[in-house]
Amino acid sequence: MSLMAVNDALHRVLASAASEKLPDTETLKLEDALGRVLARPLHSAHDVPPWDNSAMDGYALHTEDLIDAAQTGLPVSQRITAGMAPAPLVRGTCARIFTGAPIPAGANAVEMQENISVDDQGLAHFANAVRPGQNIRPQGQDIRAGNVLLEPGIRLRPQDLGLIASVGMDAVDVFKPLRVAVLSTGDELVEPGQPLGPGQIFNSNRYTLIGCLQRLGQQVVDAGILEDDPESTRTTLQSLAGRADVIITSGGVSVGEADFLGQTLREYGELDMWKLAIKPGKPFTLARFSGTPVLGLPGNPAAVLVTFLLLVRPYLLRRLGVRDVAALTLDVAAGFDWKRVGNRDEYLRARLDNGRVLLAGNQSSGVLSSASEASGLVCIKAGTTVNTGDPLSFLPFEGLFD
Ligand SMILES: Nc1nc2c(c(=O)[nH]1)N[C@H]1C(S)=C(S)[C@@H](COP(=O)(O)OP(=O)(O)OC[C@H]3O[C@@H](n4cnc5c(N)ncnc54)[C@H](O)[C@@H]3O)O[C@H]1N2
Ligand code: MOO
Repeated sequence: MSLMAVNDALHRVLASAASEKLPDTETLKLEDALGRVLARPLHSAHDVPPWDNSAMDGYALHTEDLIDAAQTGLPVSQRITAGMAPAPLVRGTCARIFTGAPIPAGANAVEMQENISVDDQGLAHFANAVRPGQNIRPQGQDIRAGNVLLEPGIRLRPQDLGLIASVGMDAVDVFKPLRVAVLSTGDELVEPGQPLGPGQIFNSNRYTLIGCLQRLGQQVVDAGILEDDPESTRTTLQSLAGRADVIITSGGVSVGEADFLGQTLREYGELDMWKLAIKPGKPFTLARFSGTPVLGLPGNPAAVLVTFLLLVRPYLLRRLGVRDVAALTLDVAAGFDWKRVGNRDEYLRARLDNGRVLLAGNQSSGVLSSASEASGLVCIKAGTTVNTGDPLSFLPFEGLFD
């Protein structure tokens, strides 16, 4: 069986996600909406700023009045602070004004106070010529009433919340998080904190996966450990299918006799794809059980991390209607040689060092310490080798976890 290229797999995963119904929406107060996906377009009911205002602490004037008063100075007729409603400017005078305060009717410029001296008679002398419009932030400079403020399908960042608040809205409609079941398979697994018996290992994948899901703001349905047994595999998947929007499993998707997860999906579910040209992560499986999508990740801890970040993350984001699901990729120069030609795209745990990418420790798919040492992944394409200085794509973890 030939292996599916990673890019083709990603397209398939995204198409599968897009074919699902979007989650229900909920209305959240702005302070609770960080990271959530906007469900509807937002329009502004107001101009921002709502009126012309001063960009500087200084003096508001009509520039024509300065032509005559260049030598004599202008009397200061009022003082306008932010939050006030000013009187119209008396022509032939200027107004003391502060940053953010409304420009009085009749004024057409503000000069900053550093360029002005006020004499004993209270007359303001302007050191420089002032041009019309100077230091005025016009009404609607930021946002025009009626315009689209934000499109749906974006994840709200702090500056987006600020933007929404700036037009006076205190709540937004967002999609509810997905209920994501996390199931670890394998008779050898024991939860941390328990004693380790012969042949047993601690369940680390559960924590990697729950952490990834928490970073994405999804609701975890923790399904614990599933024993290597075909009957339990069927009944567990059946029960999870009824209470999760998607099931993520680790282990049991390779070709071994005890790999019951994959066997069950192939026999009793609908298999969409299996076996990719990716290392680690080859037996990644996309299927459906009792109508619920299942993303079956290979059990090796590094394969879990890599396939989650490259395939599950975009899948979940697309299920939530996020339009831009691509991870941040940096073009960097290799700080290492790689002579082994592989038949799968290899995602190595790596870190940046002075603008070059270096490999982080042991790259076996069973090794997690190198993932902790790493700050991202670097891709070596199937069929290629790398010499120091060659251009490579580096994917920082920060871009992959969010
Ligand atoms: N004959 C073949 N054998 C294997 C192939 C193959 O093509 N032919 N592929 C290998 C590749 S590549 C991978 S990746 C693994 C994936 O196998 P499974 O998905 O079936 O995973 P398991 O066998 O259940 O576990 C693999 C490995 O990971 C450990 N593991 C499992 N779950 C956890 C967990 N929750 N926490 C920590 N560690 C876990 C498990 O003990 C195994 O060591 O198959 C290769 N074999
Ligand atoms: O590719 Mo497996 O994915 O060697 O760990």
